[in-house]
Amino acid sequence: MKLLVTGGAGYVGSVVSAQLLEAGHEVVVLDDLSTGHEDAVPAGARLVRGTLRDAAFATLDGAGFDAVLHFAARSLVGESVQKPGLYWDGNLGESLALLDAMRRAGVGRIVFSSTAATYGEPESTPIPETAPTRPTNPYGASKLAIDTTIGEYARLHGLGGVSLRYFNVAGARGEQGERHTVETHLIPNVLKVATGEKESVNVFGEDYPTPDGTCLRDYIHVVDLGEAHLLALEACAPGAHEIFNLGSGAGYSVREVIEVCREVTGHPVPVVAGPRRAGDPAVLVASSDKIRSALGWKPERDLRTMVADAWAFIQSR
Ligand SMILES: NC(=O)c1ccc[n+]([C@@H]2O[C@H](COP(=O)([O-])OP(=O)(O)OC[C@H]3O[C@@H](n4cnc5c(N)ncnc54)[C@H](O)[C@@H]3O)[C@@H](O)[C@H]2O)c1
Ligand SMILES: O=c1ccn([C@@H]2O[C@H](COP(=O)(O)OP(=O)(O)O[C@H]3O[C@H](CO)[C@H](O)[C@H](O)[C@H]3O)[C@@H](O)[C@H]2O)c(=O)[nH]1
Repeated sequence: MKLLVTGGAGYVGSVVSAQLLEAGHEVVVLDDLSTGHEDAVPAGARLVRGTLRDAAFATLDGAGFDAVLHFAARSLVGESVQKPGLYWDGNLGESLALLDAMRRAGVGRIVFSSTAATYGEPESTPIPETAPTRPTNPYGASKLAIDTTIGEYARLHGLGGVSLRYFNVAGARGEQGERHTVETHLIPNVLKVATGEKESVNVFGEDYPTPDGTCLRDYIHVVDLGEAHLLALEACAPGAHEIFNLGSGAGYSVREVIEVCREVTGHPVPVVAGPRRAGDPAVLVASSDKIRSALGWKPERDLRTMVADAWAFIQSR
């Protein structure tokens, strides 16, 4: 297929672009490089530099694209609380421009990067796709609004859409990995301690109702995530919008993650216990039963592999 990958210069988008190329697809990346890196775009993919609003229609129109994989977004939860307009405009507004460009250019399939943040504080875990969606921040709310819009384009305009709700993505694929200028995610921050870039890692809250008092999260390897995108692409059916959670179904505490990082790196990783981070639910664990039974997807790579691959990536740079 000829594919447009928005956000293909970012962490997840660059890994999935490489997997798509390897599977024999043609890949054009559309990215404004606001948080991505030009050299992350894999060899073999063409980069169009621009925003969705400015460049999506011009790129898609008359160019014979079969589908879009839509990763481009702003995704800092804290920033979204401080600057909600930036997230409504940058996520929902930019995505509306993309969907309209697709409709006008006659491109009928989209795979969208949604998030566990659409659920907010869960009533129970593991979280199925049927759980209530009550996002606790503008990031999650803007992503939920995009899911809703894709559903409407499917019903009214015949689009075939799949929203993949990622839980906590981690790991790397060889030379492609996570290098955000503003890094909020746990594993890369712990690994920065192991490289000596940081002295210690903050643990945000040790008084949660969990076995060791720290939050539990469901980590998924970026390569497993990419494989779900390949399956989702084939599964896009005209007029239908499907939502799938992507996680492993297992929860690891912040303390457990730090311990795995210590074992993999051989570094002691000093910890500083701090207050809770606003808006963090105690437990976020996915039920991925729906995608397992509908598309036959299952994650193959465990937490240790995620940390080891992220560590190898950091050391290779
Ligand atoms: N990393 C995670 O743990 C995680 C979890 C849940 C969901 N997600 C979602 O997955 C997607 C990818 O996340 P990531 O960690 O790779 O982020 P990232 O910041 O590394 O990548 C996003 C890319 O999109 C580009 N971009 C942003 N806005 C744009 C715009 N308007 N026009 C063109 N390009 C634009 C950026 O330059 C960047 O290259 C995002 O949609 C994010 O919300 C990520
Ligand atoms: O330096 C740190 C960083 C994180 N944490 C803790 O580690 C856990 C994981 O935090 P991350 O920031 O790595 O991930 P989140 O669970 O906050 O975020 C993930 O889920 C969100 C939805 O809730 C978004 O989708 C986001 O993109 C995705 O990475 C949380 O309990 C957090 O409080 C720390 O203790 N110290």
